[in-house]
Amino acid sequence: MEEKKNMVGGISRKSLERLPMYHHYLERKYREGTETISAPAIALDLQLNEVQVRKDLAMVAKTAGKPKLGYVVKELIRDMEEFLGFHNTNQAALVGVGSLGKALLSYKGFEQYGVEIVLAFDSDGRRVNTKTGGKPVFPMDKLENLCRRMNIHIGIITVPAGYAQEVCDRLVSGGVKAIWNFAPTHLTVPDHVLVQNENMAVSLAALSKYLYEADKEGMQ
Ligand SMILES: NC(=O)c1ccc[n+]([C@@H]2O[C@H](COP(=O)([O-])OP(=O)(O)OC[C@H]3O[C@@H](n4cnc5c(N)ncnc54)[C@H](O)[C@@H]3O)[C@@H](O)[C@H]2O)c1
Repeated sequence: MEEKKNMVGGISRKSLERLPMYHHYLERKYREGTETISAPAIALDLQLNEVQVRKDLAMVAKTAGKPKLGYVVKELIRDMEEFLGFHNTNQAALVGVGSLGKALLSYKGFEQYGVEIVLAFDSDGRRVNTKTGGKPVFPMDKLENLCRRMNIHIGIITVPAGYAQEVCDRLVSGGVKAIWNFAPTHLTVPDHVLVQNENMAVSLAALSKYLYEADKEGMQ
């Protein structure tokens, strides 16, 4: 179980989480006219460990980097997109069309990462049968049926924490295989389902701690 939590598709979550960062960086370098790039240069720019960067890139790249020159940036971007499945668009359903849900539905940038939110659900009658970000919002009694019929593989949970598990169970019944959970609560799922938690409180705690320590140092 612990292993499942730390591994995704055979690679560690930590490595996987670094890949979109490399991708973003490489795209910028390519736009700036960089044609080849070495692992040490990437490590230096992104303030990462060079050995780690080499390992990450070796896992993704189809051709090894050349001595001194490194990788061809365009090829590395392509290999990374293929590895991450950015070209196989997965359709997603979002549940909970409140402040956060509306923002996610209106955001146009997920498609470049292979995720397209195509519909949403909410238990509030005032929100259903409307559109947000051009996506239709359906009542909850349609969830399992519509998710199955539309072959939805990703469920996005943006309901209050107290309702997240029941929503999760219904998404799983509807055939969803991956859950992107924004509710600050632990979700229990069957082994074949992956949960990715987006806990903003954790990120904010890190910022607060950093500022607190910086303040203390400033006072010394
Ligand atoms: N707003 C943020 O910036 C933010 C940030 C981080 C995490 N979150 C988390 O995301 C979740 C949503 O936050 P929010 O601020 O958008 O809340 P919100 O109250 O604005 O929206 C929640 C939505 O969920 C719907 N809902 C409630 N129970 C439901 C159920 N059982 N089935 C279907 N729909 C249901 C409500 O009708 C509402 O539209 C919360 O768990 C919150 O902790 C929010």
